[in-house]
Amino acid sequence: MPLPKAELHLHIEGTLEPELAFELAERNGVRLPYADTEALRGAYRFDDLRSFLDLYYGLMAVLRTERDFEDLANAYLARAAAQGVRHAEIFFDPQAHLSRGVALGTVVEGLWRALERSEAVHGVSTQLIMCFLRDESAASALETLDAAKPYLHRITGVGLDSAEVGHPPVKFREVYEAAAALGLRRVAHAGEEGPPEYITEALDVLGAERIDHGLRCMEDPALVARLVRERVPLTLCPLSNVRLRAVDALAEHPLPAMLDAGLLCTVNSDDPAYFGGYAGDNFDAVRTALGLDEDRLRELARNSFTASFLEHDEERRARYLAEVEAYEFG
Ligand SMILES: Nc1ncnc2[nH]cnc12
Ligand SMILES: [Zn+2]
Repeated sequence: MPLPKAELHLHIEGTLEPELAFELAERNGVRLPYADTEALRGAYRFDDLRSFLDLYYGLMAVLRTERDFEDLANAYLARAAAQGVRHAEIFFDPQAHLSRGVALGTVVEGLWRALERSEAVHGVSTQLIMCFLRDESAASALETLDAAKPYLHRITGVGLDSAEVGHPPVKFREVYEAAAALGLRRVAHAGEEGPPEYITEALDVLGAERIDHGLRCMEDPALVARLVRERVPLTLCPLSNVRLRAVDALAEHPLPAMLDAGLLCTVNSDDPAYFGGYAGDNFDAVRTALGLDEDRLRELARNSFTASFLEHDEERRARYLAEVEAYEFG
């Protein structure tokens, strides 16, 4: 039995495995510019975040109907459950679908068809976090938030993703203020490729409650001290960092130093279909490459539930935390 954990940094579109991509392409009459799944997998060699995003947005062409989004989410939830994920806070990128003529209702209701049965079918509780694409305009983000108003009962919070450098958090001040006024939780990608200042801005200007990645905080000791003091969770994605070359090799990942510094780190998969593994694979990889002991792994699992947005259900959080404490490593 794998270590119980929450997944807090997972782009549902990044769970589109080549086999499902080809199945959906066939179902929807979409022609993919790859001969087969092997050729598609062969294209998964990235120089940086931008080169990944180009492929990631391109492959979304196969996602067209509610059923496609339902199938996508079900496939993810089955894989996540098998790797010990008990709770998942799932990102989606509405603008990447709206721009292709796929309505927000199709995306949200399709995902919801899988999410509403997830506890019964997979034993995984879920939440949805709607992300704004930071390389699109602030006006587009505001329009997206407005379009989401009929679906807010399905959505826990907002996030900020896509190409980071040159798109500082401050660009989205107004939309985050509007999201907060609607009662939405707030997270933001910061310090993946962008500088430590973007992390500070995400906290101070956007009111971010968690920082997605946050890797580059380690360049600024005063920022590290603040993140420790304020217990700001960081949703790290080790295999993603290697594949997108934020770190040279897994053995050089700063996770151990971050834990030693007292940061509230969590381990997540980001875009598992592209980066070589799901949540449990990321745990296994850091255990092997970084020599994390059982106490550290248990700390990471505990942190994932501590950092989750389960305030409305503290009984559930306590139950998950008890599972972590009772877990016996094999
Ligand atoms: N790692 C990542 N960083 C920024 N935006 C993303 N969208 C999907 N994966 C992402
Ligand atoms: Zn991400």
